[in-house]
Amino acid sequence: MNELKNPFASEEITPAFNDEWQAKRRVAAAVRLLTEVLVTSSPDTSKMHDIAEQLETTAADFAASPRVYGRLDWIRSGEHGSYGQVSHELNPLAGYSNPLAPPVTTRIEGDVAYGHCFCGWAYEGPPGSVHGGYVAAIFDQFMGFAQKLGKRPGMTGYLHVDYHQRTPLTTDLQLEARITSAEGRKTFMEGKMYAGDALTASCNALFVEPRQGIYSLEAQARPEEVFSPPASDRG
Ligand SMILES: CCCCC/C=C\C/C=C\C/C=C\C/C=C\CCCC(=O)SCCNC(=O)CCNC(=O)[C@H](O)C(C)(C)COP(=O)(O)OP(=O)(O)OC[C@H]1O[C@@H](n2cnc3c(N)ncnc32)[C@H](O)[C@@H]1OP(=O)(O)O
Repeated sequence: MNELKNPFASEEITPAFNDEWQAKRRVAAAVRLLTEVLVTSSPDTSKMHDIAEQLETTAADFAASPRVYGRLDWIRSGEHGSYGQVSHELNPLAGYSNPLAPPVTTRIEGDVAYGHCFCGWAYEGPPGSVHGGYVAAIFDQFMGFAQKLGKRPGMTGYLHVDYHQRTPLTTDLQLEARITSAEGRKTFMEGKMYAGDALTASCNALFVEPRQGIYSLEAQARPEEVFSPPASDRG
C-alpha cells in the first residue's frame, strides 16, 4: 500500500506538529486529569459549585476564540496542519489533543500491529474494570489502524468482541492485531487485549473498503489537502 495515501496513517504518537497543538495537548492533559479527579474525589458541595463556576468561565474564554467544527474545517485554512496531522491530534480514541482519548497508541512491527492503552477510573464499568463499551471502542480504533498491514483499508463492517475476563483499570493494556485473510474489498482481522499475561478480551473484525473506494469519504476536500501527511506520519 502507498503509505502516504493511507487515511488511517497514525504512527505511535509523535511530537505535536506545532506550538498550537502542543498547547492543546497540554489543555487536553489537564482536562483528563480533571476528569480523573472529578470521579475520584469528594470535595464539599459549595467548593464544587465554585469549581464549576471557574470551569464555566474557562469554557467561555475558550469558546470566544475562532471556532472550528470538524477535520475538514481544520485543514481548510492551511494553518493547522494536514488531515493526517489533525486526525493524529483529534481522534477520539488516540488523539493526544482530545481529552476523550485515553489515548490508544499504536505501532507496526512486521505483520503484527501492537498498541497500548491506560484507562483510569473514569472508564470504570464493572467494579475496578474497564467498561465493555470502551474495550470495544479501543479495539475499533486499534484494528482500524492495524489495517495498515493490509492493502485495502476500509470501514468497520463488524466488530465481534469476546470478553474473557474483566479488563483492569489503571493498568497498562497491551494490544495486538493481525490480518487473518483478505478477499476483494474485505479484510478480516483478529485482535487481542492483554493486561500483563492475562488475555482479557479478543475480537474478530471485518473492514470493508467502500465500493467507491476509501477516498470517496473525502468528497468535501481536495486530495492534496487531505493526504499530504507530514514526515512524522510517514512512519
Ligand atoms: C476528508 C477525507 C476523509 C478521508 C477519510 C478516509 C477514511 C476515514 C474513515 C475512517 C477513519 C477514522 C478513523 C480511523 C481510525 C480508526 C478506524 C475506526 C473505524 C471506524 O470506526 S469506521 C466507522 C464505523 N463503520 C461504519 O460507519 C461503516 C458503515 N457502513 C458502511 O459504510 C458500508 O456498509 C460499508 C462501507 C462497510 C460497506 O458498504 P459497500 O456498499 O461499500 O459494500 P457492500 O455492501 O457491497 O459490501 C461489500 C462486501 O462486504 C460484505 N459486508 C459488508 N458489510 C458487512 C457486514 N457488516 N458483515 C458481513 N459482511 C459485510 C458484503 O456482504 C459484501 O461481500 P461480498 O462482496 O462477498 O458479497
